[in-house]
Amino acid sequence: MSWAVVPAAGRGARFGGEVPKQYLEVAGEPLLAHTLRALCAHPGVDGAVVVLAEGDARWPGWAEMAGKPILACVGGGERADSVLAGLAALPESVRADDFVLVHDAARPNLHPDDLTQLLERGRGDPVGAILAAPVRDTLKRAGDDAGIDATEPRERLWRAFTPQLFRRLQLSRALEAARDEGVAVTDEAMAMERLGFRPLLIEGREDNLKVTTAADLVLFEFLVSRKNP
Ligand SMILES: Nc1ccn([C@@H]2O[C@H](COP(=O)(O)OP(=O)(O)OP(=O)(O)O)[C@@H](O)[C@H]2O)c(=O)n1
Ligand SMILES: C[C@](O)(CO)[C@H](O)COP(=O)(O)O
Repeated sequence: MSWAVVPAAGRGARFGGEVPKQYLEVAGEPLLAHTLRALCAHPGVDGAVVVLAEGDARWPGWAEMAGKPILACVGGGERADSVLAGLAALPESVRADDFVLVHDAARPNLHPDDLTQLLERGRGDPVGAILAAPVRDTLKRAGDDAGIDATEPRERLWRAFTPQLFRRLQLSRALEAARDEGVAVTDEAMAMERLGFRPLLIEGREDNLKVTTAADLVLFEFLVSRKNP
């Protein structure tokens, strides 16, 4: 079993609007509820630490979700700062070498089969693993104008998703090293890669979307409607 750290301290600048996207409602519940339930309903998850923005007045204060304990702490200015805060807020029962999941609050459509694969195969890896999907589109590098500067080779390029699964202390140290060296990491794997580790890529479903813009929310609403016709 593993605990999860759920970074939910973002402001949703790309989405826009007053309400941070993790609190926008779909099917009568905030995105964050969908995300936490997708994690906590899985038998391989012990509970979750939700990382909130300073002064978050919208946090409903859930103490449990799907029968699993929910803790909360305050995050930081960048996603990596929030993940570090969440790792520090895990219960003392989570040992230094225990595997921990990190999963974006903004990814509400995590499928249980993907989580099963990540936990089963990731725990068998000496370093850890992430859910991801191979790039299937042609990639263009944009110039300063709207023109195309180049087509980038896409062989062996993957899009990283979350959850990402790493050992608690090793991940904390990797994130601290990146922070101390002034390197902005956009996911946990990047912090591990910087130290020479090669986390395992596990192909996950393309519908494990990150709600970043309004169009993503419409897609998630459709996906939920298909689950609950
Ligand atoms: N300082 C931050 C920034 C982001 N996140 C979380 O990290 C996840 C992925 O980040 P992103 O999709 O970029 O969310 P926002 O930062 O809110 O979006 P934006 O960049 O458009 O402001 C989200 O669940 C977000 O809440 C966080 O916990 N702490
Ligand atoms: C962690 C992540 O979801 C993996 O793709 C992504 O890096 C988050 O990026 P964001 O700009 O913080 O949403």
